[in-house]
Amino acid sequence: MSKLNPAIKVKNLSFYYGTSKALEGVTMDVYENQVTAIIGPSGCGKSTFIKCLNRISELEGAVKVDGSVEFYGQNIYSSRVNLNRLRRQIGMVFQKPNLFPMSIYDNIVYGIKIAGWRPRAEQDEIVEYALRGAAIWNEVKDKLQKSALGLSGGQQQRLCIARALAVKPKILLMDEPCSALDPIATMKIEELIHSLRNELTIAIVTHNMQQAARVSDFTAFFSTDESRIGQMVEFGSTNQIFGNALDSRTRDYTSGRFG
Ligand SMILES: Nc1ncnc2c1ncn2[C@@H]1O[C@H](COP(=O)(O)OP(=O)(O)OP(=O)(O)O)[C@@H](O)[C@H]1O
Repeated sequence: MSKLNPAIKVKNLSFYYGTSKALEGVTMDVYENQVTAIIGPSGCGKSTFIKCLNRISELEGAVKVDGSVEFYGQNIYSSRVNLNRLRRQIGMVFQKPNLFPMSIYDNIVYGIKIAGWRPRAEQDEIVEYALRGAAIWNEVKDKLQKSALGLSGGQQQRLCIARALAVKPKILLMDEPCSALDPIATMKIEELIHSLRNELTIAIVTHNMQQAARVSDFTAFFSTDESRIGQMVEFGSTNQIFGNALDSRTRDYTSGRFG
């Protein structure tokens, strides 16, 4: 295996919603061009954690973060960080497709327009690049001006991925991207995750352990302690976490005895 390069280094990260602590002392790396799955029982802070990786968590209101998150060596919590730029470089796809009530084409160009004006020909190129990257080009190329909301749930989710890809992120965060999809649409997204890994780095929250085992290279198991505060229990290669976990809590969870 070639040397692993951390795209993100999380150090001793704690997170509070108001005065309520949701995460305690998380330290782990997210490796470049690898898929990292975040698994664990409901309420252990998986979504909170990945939302900390591009500071989307701050949109939740009065929150507080301790510790640091380095993105290629730069602490994203430094006051000098440009949040728009950060969120372009670290894109996100949510549980439910969140498209705008606009055409397929306009949904894709929305993000690139915010980043600056581009000539129409260049926009067309980016739209095709993004839709091909999200493996949906063939299905929509003849109806780019039709409403995005007329697509199936699985197509809408791939369009959300295309919209994220249009601004050429280095990292894609995915928060349970398949939880609203049927098995066939889920399989397509999983194939897409597999192929996207060549171009970018992915961190995915999933409730589905088979999915984590199928799509990821590394897995982090999160749980809560007796005071219900989320923590990272174990991080390792997906093979090790599912086949030879060191912590009994990880073994109990991955074998279905808990959670
Ligand atoms: N906006 C919020 N305000 C206050 N508390 C929140 C907020 N969002 C999440 N929490 C709390 O933070 C803790 C972690 O929630 P989070 O959604 O990150 O967990 P999760 O592991 O992703 O859960 P699930 O698997 O059910 O989606 C929970 O106790 C939750 O109630």
